[in-house]
Amino acid sequence: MVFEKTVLNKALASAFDIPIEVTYWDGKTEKYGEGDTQVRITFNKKFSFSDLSSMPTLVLAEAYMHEDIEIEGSIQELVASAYRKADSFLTDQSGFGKSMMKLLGNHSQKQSKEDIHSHYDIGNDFYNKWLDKTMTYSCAYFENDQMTLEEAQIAKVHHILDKLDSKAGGRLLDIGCGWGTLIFTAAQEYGLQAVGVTLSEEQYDYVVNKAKELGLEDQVKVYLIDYRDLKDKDFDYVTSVGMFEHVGKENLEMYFQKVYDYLKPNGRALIHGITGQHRGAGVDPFIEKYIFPGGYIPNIAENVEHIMTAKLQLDDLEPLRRHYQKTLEIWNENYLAVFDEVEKEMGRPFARMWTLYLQACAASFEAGNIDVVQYLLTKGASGQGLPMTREYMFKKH
Ligand SMILES: C[S@@+](CC[C@H](N)C(=O)[O-])C[C@H]1O[C@@H](n2cnc3c(N)ncnc32)[C@H](O)[C@@H]1O
Repeated sequence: MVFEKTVLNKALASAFDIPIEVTYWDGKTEKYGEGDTQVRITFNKKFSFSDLSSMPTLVLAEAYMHEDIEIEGSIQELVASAYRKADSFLTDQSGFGKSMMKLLGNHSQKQSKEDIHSHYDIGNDFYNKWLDKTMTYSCAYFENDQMTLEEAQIAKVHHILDKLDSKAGGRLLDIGCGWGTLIFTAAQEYGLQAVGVTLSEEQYDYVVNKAKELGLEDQVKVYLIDYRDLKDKDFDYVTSVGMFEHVGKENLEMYFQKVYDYLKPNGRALIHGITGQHRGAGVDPFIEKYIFPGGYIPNIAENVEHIMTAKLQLDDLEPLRRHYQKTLEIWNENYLAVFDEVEKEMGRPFARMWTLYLQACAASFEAGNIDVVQYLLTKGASGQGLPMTREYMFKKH
């Protein structure tokens, strides 16, 4: 059934809390909301009602990728505006519920490897174009407004390692080490023996080469394995940054159990990742299909439940929502500066998809329906061996 213009017209009138203008496929333009138009949307074709109402973000994202929709103005502002409206039809993903069910049971080692390969092995060159020099692919930590992204990524790594109150000579495991900045910093500046695991071949090769280049082969080891298969244990410290989003709902309990198992008694962990707000959890269908297959965003309560089941003690919890919004805004700016290059190499739909992803995520943090949280955990009595107050976490570097 064709989505009648009048129905769409009515739905769009209440979908956003900013003034927008929409040009329909018949060439007619409507204005919604009072004041100066902030965003202009052009529909180049008609949409089926059933598609749009069951998975609006997926249908609209695909339409954007293939230029069936054009957006003039900030996509981030448009999406954040829809997220702020509780009754917007654009944020009703209830039709996705059924298809979610089939996703939940599939995080075997083999499937995880394929999922990670599809995202991270797009190529180091691609990420190198728009990440900062440290190739860190997680939320940065902006201690002040003047910090560059690179400085804020390094500040984040320091913040994590400082929170652990690590002592030189200790052993650290980084689960999901990415391109290795945390393990290199742990070795160089904190005197730790650092082990990283990643499922991405591109990241693994990069870390091996960089360890050689930096003369850190004795202090830094990296394994190309699933974190569940690591044989080494008795670590003083475990870190894991931007990783639990990949493990899947059914494996979250095991993930925190593994953190416990890899630690020595009285060892500490710092786990950093994205959480859903208002008990929301899950994954957006567009993100699931095109960006992070197999991804699942738990809410804070779910994580804390698993932390308790694993008998880890929660020492500290810090939400960093605004920091991730800012990180994503800078990534998108960097990305737009190389858009033409990406388009040439990967094609126009891919190039458009990636800016849509970065802006939609920034919007989601902006509107507060997702957050990013650091959990400081101890395998033993809470606070064991830590200073009595939080002041120690804020060192000057
Ligand atoms: C978002 S990236 C974060 C990388 C890095 N921690 C950072 O902050 O830049 C997620 C990382 O988790 C790794 N990963 C995901 N699932 C994994 C698994 N099952 N076993 C090992 N590593 C995994 C990926 O290979 C990638 O290195």
